[in-house]
Amino acid sequence: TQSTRPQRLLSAVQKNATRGDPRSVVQAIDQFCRHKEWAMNVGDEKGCILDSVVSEINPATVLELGTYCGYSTVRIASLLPPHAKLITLEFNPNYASIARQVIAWAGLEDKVQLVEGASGDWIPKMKEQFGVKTFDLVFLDHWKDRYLPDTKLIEECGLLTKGSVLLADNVICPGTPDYLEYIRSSPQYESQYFKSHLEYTKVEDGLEKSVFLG
Ligand SMILES: CCNc1ncnc2c1ncn2[C@@H]1O[C@H](/C=C/CNC(=O)c2cc(-c3ccc(F)cc3)cc(O)c2O)[C@@H](O)[C@H]1O
Ligand SMILES: [Mg+2]
Repeated sequence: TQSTRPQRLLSAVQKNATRGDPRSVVQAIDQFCRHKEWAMNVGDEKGCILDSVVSEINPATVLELGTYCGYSTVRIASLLPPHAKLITLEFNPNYASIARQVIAWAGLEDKVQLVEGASGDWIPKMKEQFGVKTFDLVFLDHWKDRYLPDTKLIEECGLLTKGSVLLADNVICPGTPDYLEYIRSSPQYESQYFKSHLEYTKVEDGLEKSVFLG
């Protein structure tokens, strides 16, 4: 049977990256996506912005919405302090399976909890199921029309505290107009746009960083 693109991406990691070396996993995926087959990872250019935001926050708890193949999961988890936890939600079982293997190849299983399921179902269960009080960082990279409803759900579930950061991918391309309008006009957030490019292309895209003011 024909392999899928995520399966070919995983094969590229297993072929070209060193087990236990997250940077080599990130590099193998970027090489594959730049020279073989494009895939919707946050990529190397926006990935550097992601890295700088993570390093600045030094988060103890991170929520990622939309694991896909685990590229940004590996980038974030590789920068976390000991005992920090990253919970990543992925509702496509095929993508979840690939992501688990990518995360394992990077040797980051201990820092990552991949939860197979929909954000709308799992966000309300974060406290009871995972003992999470609040998230220091939320990385939004799932369906673009779900950024706003899920942000409101995260607020309603009391999962943000003063200083919590929302970092959203693709606010220009494909675009998340309702989310941008809401977050930039809300007095509860201080937002900043990091201009960049759509992964592996020259098309404009960027990340929106929003600090919850409590
Ligand atoms: C139902 C909402 N809840 C969800 N809960 C858990 N996982 C979810 C959810 N939604 C989607 N997912 C998963 O997140 C991933 C979806 C990501 C959607 N991303 C994009 O569409 C995207 C698309 C592009 C893009 C840009 C330009 C193009 F020409 C073509 C594509 C670039 C990106 O960086 C993107 O992130 C998948 O793995 C999907 O199974
Ligand atoms: Mg994206």
